[in-house]
Amino acid sequence: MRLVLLQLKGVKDKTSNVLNAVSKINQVAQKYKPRLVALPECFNCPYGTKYFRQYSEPIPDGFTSQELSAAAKNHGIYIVGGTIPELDENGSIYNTCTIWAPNGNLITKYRKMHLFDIDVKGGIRFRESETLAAGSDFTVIDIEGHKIGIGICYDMRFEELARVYRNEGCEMLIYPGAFNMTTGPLHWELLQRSRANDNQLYVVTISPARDEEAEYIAWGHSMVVDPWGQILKSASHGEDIVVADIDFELVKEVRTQIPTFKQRRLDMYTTKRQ
Ligand SMILES: O=C(O)CCC(=O)C(=O)O
Repeated sequence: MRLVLLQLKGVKDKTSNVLNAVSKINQVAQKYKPRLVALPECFNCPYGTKYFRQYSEPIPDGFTSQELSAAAKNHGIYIVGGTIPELDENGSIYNTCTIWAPNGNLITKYRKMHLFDIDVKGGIRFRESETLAAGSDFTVIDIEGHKIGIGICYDMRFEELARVYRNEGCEMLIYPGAFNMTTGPLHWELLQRSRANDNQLYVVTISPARDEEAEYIAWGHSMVVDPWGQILKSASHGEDIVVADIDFELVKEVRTQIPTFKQRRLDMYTTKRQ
């Protein structure tokens, strides 16, 4: 299965961001003939709590959804539509990933489950919970018999979510994500290789391109990690694309050769304090 990841640079204009994404989808769809194209976290909006409501829109009736649906249909491809601020009917806003089928239908959506609230001294303070609500549903899609679990950025830090997906039979996890200049160098690659190694599956991340002028400077380095925990492909930090051919046989290989999921001592791990 061929994937293309688009590491896009955003601006403070939703229409431009969406049209830029669609134009890049058109280019790579023709050039690389992928089965799936994936976009970054918050690709239609600057990443900042003060922007989320202004840029938010309903799914699937909003402009961004309509454009992604048309692009998926035009090229007969799956699109993992990064994330956008979703306005739901009660007025809450979620950080949401939409997933589009080759016929243009919305397969499903995933709302970020773990909100990014951190305060690293001398580094970064961010509180998504100032304006966003957290989702409470797992999202697994099936592409040609291969199950793929969806998470978003900070979700990557929670091994439990990845474990649930592995137990559901996933062979790949896709996380649109925008780490930053503090946590990117520390944890971006580490977390992906950890989740891939723990759960013996592919981990795919799609970051926005780094923009030194932005209020939130994304780390970049979108990547694909294989089930052995090795980096299969990786982007630089600027605008870039990653093209990766996925061999799902590798998942079976690793799981057979290092059968940790048959060896777990589930009888031993219960702790009194969670
Ligand atoms: O976990 C991190 O360090 C970054 C997370 C993040 O930027 C996000 O969840 O959007």
